[in-house]
This record gives sequence, structure tokens and C-alpha cells, in this order.
Amino acid sequence: MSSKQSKACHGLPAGQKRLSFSAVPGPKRPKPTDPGGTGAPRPPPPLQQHRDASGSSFTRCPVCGAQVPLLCINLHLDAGCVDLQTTGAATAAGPSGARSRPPGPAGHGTELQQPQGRGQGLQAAGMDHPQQPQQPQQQQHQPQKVAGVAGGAAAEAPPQAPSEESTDRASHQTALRSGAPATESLLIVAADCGDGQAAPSDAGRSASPLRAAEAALALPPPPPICLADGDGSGAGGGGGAGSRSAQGQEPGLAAVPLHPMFLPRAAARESGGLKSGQSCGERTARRDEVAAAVHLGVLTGSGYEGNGGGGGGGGGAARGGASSSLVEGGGLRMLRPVPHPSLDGQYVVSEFVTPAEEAELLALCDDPVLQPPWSPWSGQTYANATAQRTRGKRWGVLPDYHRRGVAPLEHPLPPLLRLLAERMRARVGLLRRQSFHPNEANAIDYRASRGSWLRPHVDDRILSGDLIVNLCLAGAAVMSFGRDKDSKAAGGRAAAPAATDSSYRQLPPGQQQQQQQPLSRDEVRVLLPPRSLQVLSRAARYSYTHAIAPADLLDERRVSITFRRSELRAFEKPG
Ligand SMILES: O=C(O)CCC(=O)C(=O)O
Ligand SMILES: [Fe+2]
Repeated sequence: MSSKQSKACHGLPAGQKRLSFSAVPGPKRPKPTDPGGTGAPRPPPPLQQHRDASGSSFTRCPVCGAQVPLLCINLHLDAGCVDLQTTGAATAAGPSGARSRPPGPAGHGTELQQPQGRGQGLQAAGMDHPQQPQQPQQQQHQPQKVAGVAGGAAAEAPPQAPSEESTDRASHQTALRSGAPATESLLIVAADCGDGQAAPSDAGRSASPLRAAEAALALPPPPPICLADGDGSGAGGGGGAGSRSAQGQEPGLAAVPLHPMFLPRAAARESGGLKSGQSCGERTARRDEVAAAVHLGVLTGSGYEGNGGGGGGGGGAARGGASSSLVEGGGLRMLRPVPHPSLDGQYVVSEFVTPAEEAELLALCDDPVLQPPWSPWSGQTYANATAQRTRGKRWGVLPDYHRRGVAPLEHPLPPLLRLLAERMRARVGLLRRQSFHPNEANAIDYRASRGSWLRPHVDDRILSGDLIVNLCLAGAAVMSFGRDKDSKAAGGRAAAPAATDSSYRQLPPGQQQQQQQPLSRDEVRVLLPPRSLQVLSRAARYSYTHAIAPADLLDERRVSITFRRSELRAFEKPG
């Protein structure tokens, strides 16, 4: 583990563990023996671990004393010390001589989740390194259980289950039909997973021990999040579920997170998107203005919380609010991409990475030693000059937008980014279904003080695949989408700048705001909080330009990492 990683994980509550985001094996743990040989009984440390011959990790349950696969300990505890061996979930992973690994959180490089032949060396080697500090806003409610079950079911049983998108739309219509007030109709309701529990038949239907474990352990449903009335005066905190149903929500319907478009200012601040004390007065005023613009609904009490946060459901709170998608036991749940209500194909997965991982990713980008010499954090390296007054770097295959081809891979995606790609497939049904295997990534370093901005563009329709995935780090921004005039002629290179391009021309900071033109109904603005993942598909991918105006950088720094799949392609034009 690097010193940076150590720092990121320092001072974590005892007994909580975070799966390592690093490919470097963690330090070996001492065996729990009595070194003094006195024979005096010594209380075992909270979570002893050992590995069997196959390398699987087990731990002794501090409550019932059973040997439990390490990755199941929180599920085990949540379920009141259910014996995993009787569920059939861990029969292949017993402490003695088991060959298979126990079920583990997807996307962490466990064997169960890794596609064949990929991700060697991306094992969750540092399962024993300590967990990151809890995020206060992540302890308050747990919509993820519901979201996870819904997403997971859809992903695991595509023939039976409606697609995530169709479920979203049908559910939204259900909400509308129920006669909810206008603000409430913004609530997207997961009608098919209202009880928040995996159907018992899931266990039989799925051959996956992972799914079987989830179904067998069926945790109690978490309280759904709820919306207040339009004035934001609804009940707070844990009263949310009750008050929401008292307001007339159909029984059995559970809410899923709102799209960040509806993120109110206070909640945005809580979620880390808008950091106090970071910005100058001008930018603060701008943030308030933006927040007001995107504020179409208000969450009660707990505020907005994304998919990944609070992932432990009720059990998470009981064990101290384990809240990260990478926190061990934080769940085997799917992360739910929240679709934009009007921009087809645009989704946001909130809290896709934890703050500690965010720091690790930024360190990867910034590290002067790890920095790849072929793509330094300097100058403008984004080939089509879409990102202005930024710094950039890229990994993977090399699309050449001028010669119209994709050159072979010279420098593979670093392990950290491959691990992220694994997680995307493992935990985001949308990306799993489309088997998203990015082979290129580019990072952009935006600085508000430098006047950074992103020109309206459509990512190359020929050279890059159907999915564009942006990971947002360090700061928040509002991305503007505009219907692309050239989208009908989607046969060639990246679209020409949209008509709104002039409004993004670089201007002195004082004038930038006035230059923001009002959005037409074909234009959509979306708040992208840090640590979120944005997926662009369908219309959002092909028929809309996306851009970030200088004044829409809501914090001093924002870094994005964009993942794409670009197939090798001979150059059409000479160099
Ligand atoms: O910064 C972002 O989130 C988007 C970057 C982007 O659109 C691109 O690299 O093509
Ligand atoms: Fe783009």
C-alpha cells in the first residue's frame, strides 16, 4: 500500500474494513496466537481472519463464533448470525479446502465477478486495510437496498425482468397515475421491488452463489426515501417513510434516489458537490443560482443521497453506518443508474466511488512518478481540443480524430481504471447488459480560476462505441446538453459545435455569467456531483451535444475521467 493509500484510510473505526482499491497485496496479518505462551486466555481481536488453501478469507464472527467468509460477515451479522452454510450460499467456500472463493462484493476483483481471462492482478488484495471515515450524510437513510435489489434483479434475469429503463419509465408513470402532487411525480418509484427483498425464487433461479446468498439472507427492507411537499417542509429523518406513505404513496412502492438534476442546494452541499469555503464569492453566488435552477424537488430530512452511500441498509446503520460501495459488507447490491426524466439515455450513478477512492484516483492522475510520460498533466492533450484551458491525459487505445482511425493499444488502462471498469460492469446493470469493456480513457483537469470549459460536442460517433461514461471527481459541475443539429447526419466525425457554442467562448470571469444564454426546451442542464458516474447512451450519446460552461464549474477544481470503447480501425486519412 502506498503512503497515500495509508493516509486515505487512516483513523477508521475498528472492525470496519474497506476492500482495497489497489492491486498491491496488503500486509500479512499475524496469526491470532498467544505470543507470550502464558496460556492465559486472550480475547480475540474483533475480526480475526484467515485464508484457506485457495486463498479465500474467513473470519470468526464476534457474536456467534462461526467461521464466516469474510465478505459475508456483515450479511451474516445483519441477518442475526444466519449460518451461511445452511443457505447453500457458501458451501463452496468453507474454511477447509474450499476451492471457490466466497461470494464477494461485485466489482472488487473477486473471482466470482471477474470475467474470464480479465483482471488478473486486480484481486481485492487489501481486504484487510482499514475503512475510510464515515461520511455523515451517508448514515442517514438507505435507499440503496431497494435500488440494489431492483437493479440486481433486472440485471440478473433479463428475460423475465423488465429492463431498468422500462421499469423506470413504467414506475414513473405509476407515480404519475397515482395522482401525486406535481413535485411528488418527480419521484421515480420502483414498483417491482417494493418490499425491498429479493424474491425467494431468485435463489433457485440463479446459479450464482452471490445471488443465492443475497436471497437467502434477505435483509429487512430499509426505509424508503421520500419527498417533502414542494416547499421542502416535510418531515425529516427517519420519519420520512411514514410521512411519505401518509401523503398517499401507493403501499408497497419504494422510492429510489432522485436524479441529481433535482438536487437542492443544501443537499448538494451535503453530498459533497458544493463545498463551502472553497470558492470565491462570485462562484458561491453562481452555485446558488445553479442550485436554484436545478431545484425542482426537495428531499426530506436526510437530504439527497446517492446510490452507493449508506449501502448497508438497516444493517449498515446497525454496524456503524458502513456506507461505501467498497466497504466490505456494504453490499452485493447493484448500483442504480438514475435516468434523467427527459433526456433519453442519460443516467447518473451517485457516489460511485468513495471519498477515499476519489483521493486515490486524483493521486493517480496527479502523481508525478506514476504520471505517464506520454500523457503528462500539462497542456492540451485532448485530441479534438474539445476541452479548453484544461489539462488532459489519456490511456488505452489511441483514437485519432483527424486521421479517422484508432491506433493499437500502447499503454493499457492502469489497474485502478480497469478495476473501476470491472465495477461498472459488476454493479451497474445498464453497463453490464451492454457488456461495457472500455479500452480507452481520458482525464480532464478543469480549474475554474483558469477559465476551463468544455466545448459542446458529441463524442465521435464512429470511432467510439455506444456508451460514454464519465467519472466525476474533486468538484461539481453542471453539464449542459443541447439537441445536436447534426444528429440526423450521424454518419461521421464528431458533431460541429452546437449553436450555443458562442455562449461558451472564453470571457473574463465577470462576463461569463451574463453570456449564459437561456436554455431552450431542447437544452437540458444536469448537475454532476463529485464521485458520480454519468452514463451517456442513446439520444444523450448521439443526438445531444454536451458541454460545461466556465461558470458551471461549481468548485475550483474538477477532474473527469471518461471511459469509452473504441475498436481498432485503420486510418482513413494520411497523417
Ligand atoms: O468532463 C466531463 O465530464 C466530460 C468530458 C467529455 O465530454 C469528454 O472527454 O469527451
Ligand atoms: Fe464528451
